[in-house]
Formats: sequence, C-alpha cells, structure tokens
Amino acid sequence: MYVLHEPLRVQPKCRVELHVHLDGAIRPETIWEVMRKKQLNLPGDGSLDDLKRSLRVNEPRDLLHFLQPFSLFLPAFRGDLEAIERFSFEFVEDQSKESVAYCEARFCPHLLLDSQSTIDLVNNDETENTVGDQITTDGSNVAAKQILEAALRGIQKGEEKYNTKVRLILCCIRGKSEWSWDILNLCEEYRSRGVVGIDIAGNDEVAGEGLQIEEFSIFEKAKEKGIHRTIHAGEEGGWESVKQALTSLNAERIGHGYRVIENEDFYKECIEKRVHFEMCPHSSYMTGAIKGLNIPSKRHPILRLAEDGASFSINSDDPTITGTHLSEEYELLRKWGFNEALFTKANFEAAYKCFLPPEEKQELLAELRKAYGIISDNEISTNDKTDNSSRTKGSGSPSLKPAVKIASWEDRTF
Ligand SMILES: O=c1[nH]cnc2c1ncn2[C@@H]1O[C@H](CO)[C@@H](O)[C@H]1O
Repeated sequence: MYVLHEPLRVQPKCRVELHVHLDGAIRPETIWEVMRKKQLNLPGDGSLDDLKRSLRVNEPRDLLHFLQPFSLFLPAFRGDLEAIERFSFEFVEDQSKESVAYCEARFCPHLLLDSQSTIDLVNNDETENTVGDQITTDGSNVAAKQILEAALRGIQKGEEKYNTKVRLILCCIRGKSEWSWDILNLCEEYRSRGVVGIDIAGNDEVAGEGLQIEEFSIFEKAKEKGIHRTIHAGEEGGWESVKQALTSLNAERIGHGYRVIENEDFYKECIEKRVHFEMCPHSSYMTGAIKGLNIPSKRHPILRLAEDGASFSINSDDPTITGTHLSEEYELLRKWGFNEALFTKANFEAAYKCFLPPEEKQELLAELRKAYGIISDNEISTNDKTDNSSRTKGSGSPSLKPAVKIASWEDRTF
C-alpha cells in the first residue's frame, strides 16, 4: 500500500526507463542537420517534415519493417564521434524533460562504425567489419571503443547539466555474432564507467538461423563476470524465445516479452519468479508484435500483466521511429485505465530491477520515494520488496488494479 503525503503528480525525476535504444531516440532535427551538412540524400523534398515522415513507422507490420528507417539515418552518424556525442547529450536533455530520474539506454557501438564497415541491418548487406580497438593508420577508421566513449562523453555532459542519470546497455545484434565477444569485453572494460549490462537486439529474420552458439557462451560468460543481462524476446519470437532467454541465456530481464502470455503455464511461472518485462506500448503495435499474438483475447498483454501484479516497466523503445516519447506511452496507458498507483508501481519495479550497483540503486529508490511522497520503504508494494506470502494473487493492493476502460487493441486511439 502506498502512503502519500500529497496527491501523486508527475514532477521532475520520478520516472525510470529501462528500455530505450539510444540510436532509436535521435532527434529528427539532429538527423536532418547532420544529413544536410554531409550532403546526404534526404527523403522527399529534403525538408525536415519529409524526413520525419520517412523516419516514422505508422503501420503495424513486422520487426523488419519497423527497423527499416535505421538504414536511412544511421549511415549519417557512422564514425562521426562529434555527432554521436551530440545525440547522446541531447538524449539526456530529452529524458530530463520526460521526468526521468534514471534511464538505461542501449545501442550497439559496432553499428556506428565508420563507412569502411558499412552494414545494412535490414538487408544484412555488409562490406567490411572492424572490431573493438582496431584503428587504421590514417586514423579514419573509428573503433567501437571510440564510438562508445563518444556516447559516454555526451551522456556525462548531459547528466551534469540536466541531473538525469543515464547508463548504457550494449547490444549484441542477431546475425552479427562476430561482434559479440567484443561487446562483452566492452561491457567488462566500461562497467564502472557507464556501462551496466548486455543485450541481444535485432531481427531474427535477418539473422536467418536465429542465435548462434556464440551468444550462449557469451551470456554464460556475462553471468560469470557479473555483467547484467537483458534480452529482446517475445516480441517477434514466440513465448519460447522468452523461455530460451531466461533458461539458456541467463537473462535477468526481458526486453518486450509480450508473447509470454501465449503459454499460460509458462506465463504463471514467470509471474511467480518475478521476471521483469520491459514493456514498450507504442512500438509493440508497430513491430507487429501485438498483431501476431497467438491468444484468444484481444487485450494488450500489459493489461494482463498489470492485473496479475507482474513486474514490468513502461518504456519508449525507439522514439525516432514511433514518433512518441515516454509521456505518450503513459498517456496511452492512461486511456486504457492505468491509474497513478500503477504508474508508481511500474517505476519502483524498474528501479528495483535496474542494473545499477546496490548503493546507487538505493539512492535512486530514495529519490523516487521523495518524488512520490512515500514515507517508508515498507509501504511500497512492489514485487521485489514485498514478502510474497503477504501478497494475494494479483497486484497485492486493490488500489493497484487498473480500471481498464479500453480492453481491446482494436479500440486503441493514438
Ligand atoms: O524493438 C526492437 N527490437 C529488436 N531490435 C531493435 C528494436 N529497436 C531497435 N532495435 C535494433 O537495436 C539496435 C541497437 O540499438 C538498433 O540499431 C536497431 O537495429
């Protein structure tokens, strides 16, 4: 139960976001400027409006289609440390405006290697590869390490200015196993310098055979080394991919995971084990994840998770592509009947499940308690905090039950 000194309100620094792609959250204005400066082909008549239209995915199709716009704008940033630092800095400013106290942003430095290592994720068309610390003699080939450091510089400057804490998760990419060891090494090397975890993103269709044997050993190693792990699963892949992420890949959290509800027994097991799901409402439509759900009910899985007291967070995924930010995610959920108690719970869940070291996690929790006017930790009915035996089936508190008004995604209003 929540004890409040005053009515809940969205005030600065009361949200925690765990799933947003740094390269999927670049401002269209910045993309436009950088592309113009480099005289790269802009879509349509070259205006910012036409670029925005091309970046945004409006029709729910599939993940492949959803990821298409990345090939339009990522080349503009490849190997450009200044531009990478800039969008990372701007990212923190944008997060601060979204009332975010703490955020874990993810990206794959290798996707931003310069043009010598051009890779088109959508067409899987690659010319040449470089890894971690290779730099050509003329200095033109920027290494993954430098890309990462540029992002970290931008983030640090942003943090100092806007007082929103941001840490990075580095993504392995499906079908790009050759980068994965390098990514693990970067996670280890930069663990006390802003990197808090490892992920697997990308598209199964491009990868063809899905995960390679590499990923299994890498995630085993990550566990051994105490590197935190989250994995994209149950978005395009079925509930089995969630199971694989948890059992074979040692995932601590699941990126998306909507399709977990396709298997009732496994879903219940996840609830019992307090598996955390990083939910991204708008993108869940645009990637076709919701359309493809193999369940009789037409309700969005987040409503089910909320009712069942599951551990989940609310996230924006790829604002550049969806055209929506965190506030719009909250707005959508509010239309579906989410109340302030549910939002509060989701933010505390995110804080408990975040990858910060224990001391910093405690600081974050204290900051949240202050923001929400909560007196004591014992009053917070989040899953990690509460003794399970004292919780009834469901959220544990009637006040946390959403009064779901819009129950089917056919009724959704964007
Ligand atoms: O929803 C998603 N599912 C899977 N992969 C994604 C999603 N959004 C972005 N990326 C991929 O992750 C890379 C690193 O940030 C992005 O470049 C994009 O290709």
